[in-house]
Amino acid sequence: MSEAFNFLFLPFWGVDLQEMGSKQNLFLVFLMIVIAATLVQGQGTRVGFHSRTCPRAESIVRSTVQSHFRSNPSVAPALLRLHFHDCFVNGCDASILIDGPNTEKTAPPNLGVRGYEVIDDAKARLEAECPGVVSCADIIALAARDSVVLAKAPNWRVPTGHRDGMVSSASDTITLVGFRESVDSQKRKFAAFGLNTQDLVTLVGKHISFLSSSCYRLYNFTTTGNGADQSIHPAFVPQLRALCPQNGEGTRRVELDTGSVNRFDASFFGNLRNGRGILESDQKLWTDASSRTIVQRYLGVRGLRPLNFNVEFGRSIVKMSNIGVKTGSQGEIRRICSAIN
Ligand code: HEM
Ligand SMILES: [Ca+2]
Repeated sequence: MSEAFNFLFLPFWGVDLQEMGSKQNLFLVFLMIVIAATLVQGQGTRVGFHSRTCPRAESIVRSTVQSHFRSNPSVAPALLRLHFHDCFVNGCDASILIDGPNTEKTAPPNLGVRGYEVIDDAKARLEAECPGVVSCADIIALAARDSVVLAKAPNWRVPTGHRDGMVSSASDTITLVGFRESVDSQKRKFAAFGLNTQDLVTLVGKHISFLSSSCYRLYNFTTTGNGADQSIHPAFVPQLRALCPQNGEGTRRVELDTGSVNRFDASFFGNLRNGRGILESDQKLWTDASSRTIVQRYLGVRGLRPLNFNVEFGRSIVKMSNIGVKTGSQGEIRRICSAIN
């Protein structure tokens, strides 16, 4: 072992491990591991990355999110979704924030994404406090956590130290998942980013949807029965149709609270079991055996190992927030979030 490391020590300190006792050898090997771990950590994201360079970074983001939330609580779900839509296109690098023709922001899957003004506001406050230190990608990740916490959910520790990307192209958004996609395709797209079926089911578990994006499931969806998507519970169909009349105004946005828009719990999974999932892609998670098992574990079905939604959500989102991280000399720290420096 010591011989293997000898070449590393010689150039630095002229130390020949052969000439030293085994205790010192062990100490040197330990020292090397510590140095290597520090170097590796410096290259990645970590909790508290800004604790020395901008100690108030996290509290500035938190108070910004809080002040927007007070005047408009719907920024909370918007910021969570913004984080997802950023991470799934070129990694969590704030590429979604760039303004301009044919940027990600302009692509159809991102048209309903909101909350940009909160990120811009936090960035302005951070630049005033410690210019050029906190990336827009870090702000998105922190704001997503803070907004979930405002919805009375558990906290998680956000790894920071992301750098901002320098590319934003509408055509790259094909890696996002559409709300009509099959479970296989949803799984494939998540797996491409190292996220498994449990991460998929868990992360959509805080899905809030507006009926306007699902009205198509209610009329002429099939030629059999009531014409509605068969995966919707038949007793639920008239309720939904009342909110979404055929040939009614297509732009109507009815926020559908089938349980807990403002609470953070597992009621979403009960909705899937009862055929009350609003998005087609969500309801499909009940038809696939492997995703259904995970839904059932959240519901505490007997005979299955239970899962705690609050614990797992934090775990999965930290995995998500490390997708395609840019660190070290990659990317940049943007001065304003909507434009590359
Ligand atoms: C299978 C992948 C996903 C699909 C197909 C999908 C689809 C959608 C759609 C279509 C909407 C808009 C609903 C509407 O306005 O009517 C939406 C909203 C939302 N999504 Fe997803 N989503 C997915 C994954 C995720 C993930 C992973 C998260 C969280 C990390 C998330 C969080 C949200 C939130 C919080 C909203 C509400 C946003 C707001 O109020 O502005 N989604 N999603
Ligand atoms: Ca991105």
